[in-house]
Amino acid sequence: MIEFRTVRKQYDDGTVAVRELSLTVPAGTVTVLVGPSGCGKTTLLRMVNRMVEPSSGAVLLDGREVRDSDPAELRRGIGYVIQQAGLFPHRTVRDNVATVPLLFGTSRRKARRDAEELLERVGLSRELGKRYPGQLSGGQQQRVGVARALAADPPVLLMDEPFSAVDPVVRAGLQQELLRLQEELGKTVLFVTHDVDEAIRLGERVAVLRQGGELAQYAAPAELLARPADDFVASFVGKDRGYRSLSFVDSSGLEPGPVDTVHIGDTSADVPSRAGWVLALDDQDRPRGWLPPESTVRGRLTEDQLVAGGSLHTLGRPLREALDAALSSPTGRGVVVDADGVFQGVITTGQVLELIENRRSPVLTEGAVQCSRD
Ligand SMILES: Nc1ncnc2c1ncn2[C@@H]1O[C@H](COP(=O)(O)OP(=O)(O)OP(=O)(O)O)[C@@H](O)[C@H]1O
Repeated sequence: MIEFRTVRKQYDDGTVAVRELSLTVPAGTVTVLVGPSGCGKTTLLRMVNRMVEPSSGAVLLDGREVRDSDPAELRRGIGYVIQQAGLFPHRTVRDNVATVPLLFGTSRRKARRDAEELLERVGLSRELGKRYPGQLSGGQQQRVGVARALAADPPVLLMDEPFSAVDPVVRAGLQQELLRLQEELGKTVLFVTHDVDEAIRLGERVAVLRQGGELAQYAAPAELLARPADDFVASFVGKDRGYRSLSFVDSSGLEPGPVDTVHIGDTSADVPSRAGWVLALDDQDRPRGWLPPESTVRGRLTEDQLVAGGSLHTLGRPLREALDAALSSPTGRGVVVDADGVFQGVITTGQVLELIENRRSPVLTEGAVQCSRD
């Protein structure tokens, strides 16, 4: 557990970066610090590993004041990941990952072997270990940065805008990877971002900071969306928070209905005679696309005769995904699959909206009220 007790940081030039701020970061969770540029996020984060000393107040790690620890010793238990990974350009990827273990006397052989295992853990192949950082993509470098921070198996991980230098698609992959890793490792993660979507996606709890280093609100993401503490938080979390709050409500109760289907490889004789959209499945009943109304199959049905489908909704996943599946489908009907990707049925936007109405979850209700006021 990390505790900030009325910490303040005033830099030598008089800038107050953090103002009497108290916050408790529970052990084994991902906690996110979010806020506009210059609101003191990095300053706060660096107080944990003593890269910044508070002007007053105290920072405690597992009940012990960090100022009583030797900085080098303290940092052995704290992984640190920064934007653009901060890798050593003239060391191989494998040696970058092995930096800290080597520093603390692990044999070269073991450190390299462990490094290769870690590379796999963060979704990279062992082979990449022989390259230099400049020979990797931005997203791969970020993964190496995470692997390096994990190399000493620290219980605490500080991450400062680690994914902000990569494009949105790579970024989403890295976020997903972090959540998967965290499920496996259960570290205490303190994560800094200025992107509220990232904060909401990753944080079990989110601390919103405002200019001048004040804590505006500290809450679980769903709570933040439903009950922003004030106008600053409301505008910072965004106008579409009612819609975003659908990310926190699962789709149980949504009953997929039937639709006509064909299989790849079928002939026109197999296509249902009614004129309408027909869903094409592969030999394992996984959706491949839609056959438009009144189209005739040329020879055997192949994928190039299909219209691409929208996003898929996996049973039990959030309502936001269900709504997106319905909205993005060329047929107006969202395709529902099970965890193995096997087709279960289709849903309409109307069905999803009806479920939202019926649920009347406090999050959704308040989110909706707030949105209409906006
Ligand atoms: N070494 C320093 N000396 C003086 N002022 C500093 C120093 N480091 C940071 N600051 C100032 O402290 C304030 C908070 O900076 P900090 O980097 O903690 O903010 P941040 O929220 O992480 O910003 P960003 O999102 O832009 O990285 C800013 O006004 C910044 O200019």
